[in-house]
Amino acid sequence: MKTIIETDRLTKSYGKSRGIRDLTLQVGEGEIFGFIGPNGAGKSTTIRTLLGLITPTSGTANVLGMDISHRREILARTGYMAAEASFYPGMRVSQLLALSASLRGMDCTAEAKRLCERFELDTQKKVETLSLGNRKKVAIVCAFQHKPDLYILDEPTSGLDPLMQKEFFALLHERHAAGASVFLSSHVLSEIQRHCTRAAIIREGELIAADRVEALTGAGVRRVTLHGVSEAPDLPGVQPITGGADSVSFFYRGALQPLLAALQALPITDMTVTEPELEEIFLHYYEKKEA
Ligand SMILES: Nc1ncnc2c1ncn2[C@@H]1O[C@H](COP(=O)(O)OP(=O)(O)OP(=O)(O)O)[C@@H](O)[C@H]1O
Repeated sequence: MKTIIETDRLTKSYGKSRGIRDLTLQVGEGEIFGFIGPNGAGKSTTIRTLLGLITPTSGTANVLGMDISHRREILARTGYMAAEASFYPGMRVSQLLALSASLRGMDCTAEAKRLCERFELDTQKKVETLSLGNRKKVAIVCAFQHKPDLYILDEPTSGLDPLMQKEFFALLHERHAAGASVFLSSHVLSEIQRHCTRAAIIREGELIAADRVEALTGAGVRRVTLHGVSEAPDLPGVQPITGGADSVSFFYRGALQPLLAALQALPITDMTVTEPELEEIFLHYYEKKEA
C-alpha cells in the first residue's frame, strides 16, 4: 500500500496539557480513512500537526510523501476543512473564495461557481453574517474548489442539515472516485461506518485501534438480545451490555453451537441477533480500556 499520510510516534503536548501521544498511523493512497474520537480526544491536534499548522513535540509525519515541515507544498495539494469554519470578518463569500484560490496560485472561479450553486450558497453575503451551516458550506467550497489530491476534513458535517450532509458525501465520493484520498475526522460513528473503508479510534490522545471498519465493528461479534430472561448466559465469549427485568443484551464472540445449547435451557420468549453498531464497539473499547 502506498501511503499518503504516515506518522511515527507523533506527539504534541501543549505545555502540561495533553494533545496527542505516540501516534503511529498509515493512511493509504486512495482510501477514505476515518478518524474517530470523542470531544477532546486529539483529532484536531493530529490534523493541525499533519498540516504543519502546529509543530510536533516529537515524532515524525509525512503527508503526500513530504515531511510535514513542507507546509506550503502540502497545503497546496490538500483540501482542509477546519472544525470551527471561522473566517476573517468583513469579506464577502466571493472574495473569500477568490482569496483561498489565490493563496494556492489558482483560478478556481468556474469550479467555485458550480459548488456554490450545488450547495445553495449566496456568494454576496458577508461571512460574519452566515449561520454555522452556511459557514460550513464556505469551508467546503474552499477545500474542494482546487480539486486537491488529498482531503483532510475535521468534522466536516457538523452544523450541516441532513440534505446538505448527503450532498457533501456525494461530492466526496465523486472526488474519491476520481482518485483523491480522504482523511475524515468525526465523532459521528455512523458516518464513518457508511463512508470509510478503514478507520482509527483515538482516545485521550492515544490511538486505541486502527483497522478496516468491518474489523473494528468486530468480525464475528454478534449483538444478542434475549427476552424473557434477565441475565446473559454464563459462557466464554459473552460480554453483557444491558440487562433488565425481562430482557438482556450482550456481545457474543465465538462458535454458535455452545450459545444455542446454553439458550435451550432458558425460558426465552423472543430473541434477536444482529451485527453490533460501530458506536457500541467504540464504547466497548472505551469500557475495556477503563477496566
Ligand atoms: N491550543 C491549545 N492549548 C492547550 N491545550 C489544547 C490546545 N488545543 C487543544 N488542547 C488540548 O488537547 C487535547 C486534544 O484537543 P483536540 O482539540 O485536538 O481534540 P478533538 O478530538 O479535536 O476534540 P473536538 O471533537 O472537541 O474538536 C484536549 O485535551 C485539549 O484541551
